[in-house]
Amino acid sequence: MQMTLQILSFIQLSDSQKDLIRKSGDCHINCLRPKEAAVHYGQIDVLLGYDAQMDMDAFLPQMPNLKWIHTYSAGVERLLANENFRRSDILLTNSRGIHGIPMAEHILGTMLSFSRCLIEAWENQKAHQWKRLTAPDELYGKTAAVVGLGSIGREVSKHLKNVGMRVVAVKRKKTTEPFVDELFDTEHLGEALSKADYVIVALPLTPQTHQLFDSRAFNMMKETAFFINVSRGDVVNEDDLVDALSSKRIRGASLDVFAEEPLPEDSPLWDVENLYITPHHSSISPMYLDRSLKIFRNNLQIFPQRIGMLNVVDKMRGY
Ligand SMILES: NC(=O)C1=CN([C@@H]2O[C@H](COP(=O)(O)OP(=O)(O)OC[C@H]3O[C@@H](n4cnc5c(N)ncnc54)[C@H](O)[C@@H]3O)[C@@H](O)[C@H]2O)C=CC1
Ligand SMILES: O=C(O)C(=O)[C@H](O)COP(=O)(O)O
Repeated sequence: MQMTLQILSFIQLSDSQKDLIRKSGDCHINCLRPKEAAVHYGQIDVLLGYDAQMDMDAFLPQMPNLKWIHTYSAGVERLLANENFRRSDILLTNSRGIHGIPMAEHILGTMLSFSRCLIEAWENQKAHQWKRLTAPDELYGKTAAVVGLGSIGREVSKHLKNVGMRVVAVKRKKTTEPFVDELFDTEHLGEALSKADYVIVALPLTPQTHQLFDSRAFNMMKETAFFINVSRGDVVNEDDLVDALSSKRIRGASLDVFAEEPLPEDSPLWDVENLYITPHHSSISPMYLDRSLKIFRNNLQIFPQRIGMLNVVDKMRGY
């Protein structure tokens, strides 16, 4: 006999969101913060979202019935850093696939602000200065290298093709990609970087991608290149990036993610010339939660059979 699944969400869901979930499977949903939820841990079958501050070694033994975690994020490296969780048979699904639209718009907006000198113009406005800049340029005809061609990388490529850019991409396996002009495997990352006016990183953080962007990578880029990281801070060696910008080895960079978040008030990154910072906001959108819950609801319908579920993370591979 099938049992009613006990679902715990660490964030508040609206009544209509809860109703939709209940229509997708026989379940009971509790929305509680970790502290208030502790008394229920023993009964929980499914965790919807998780708290990055949670000590998994202390938490897992309190949830002996836990069978499935669905994360609202795509990046799951913090969960997978816990060896006991990685080796457990708890199913992990993520929200890969929901971030493409806001993040492609964020990246395109960043590139246009830089290329069209909008940042400088708005700084001049604050000083009531009417300066007609001569530097505004076009993205049209320029080359972008997209490193990591998953759901974000593909949507970014589509947006960049739409403004007339040439797109080269770095990917582990060769596939046919409608919005990519030239595909490089990871062995040829340097070749792709050397062609690019804009480098966009959309990789998961894994042992293979940890600090992939170091001085060696920055040295392969054009002196006029602009570097954008929206993936995870640890994909970049931040000291090497500061050196590359300070020595004018590359022209500019934009970071949405950092090795330490929130970025400490005294971090030297705040003041680096030509470095543009956003506080991990590239994926924020009013559509975020509903898009993630749609994946969850789809999976809840088929969870009893566990066949064909979307976004199942390969816990050993890391994404
Ligand atoms: N700034 C933000 O708010 C957000 C950041 N992210 C980050 O972006 C990452 C990517 O997200 P999605 O595109 O949704 O994930 P995804 O899983 O759809 O795409 C990741 C792609 O990277 C490829 N990949 C993995 N290792 C690689 C390597 N060594 N070399 C080249 N390609 C490699 C995979 O094959 C896959 O195609 C997430 O893992 C997360 O860390 C995701 C969403 C929001
Ligand atoms: O999906 C991800 O990966 C992200 O980085 C999110 O957009 C933000 O997720 P949290 O890091 O706030 O869980």
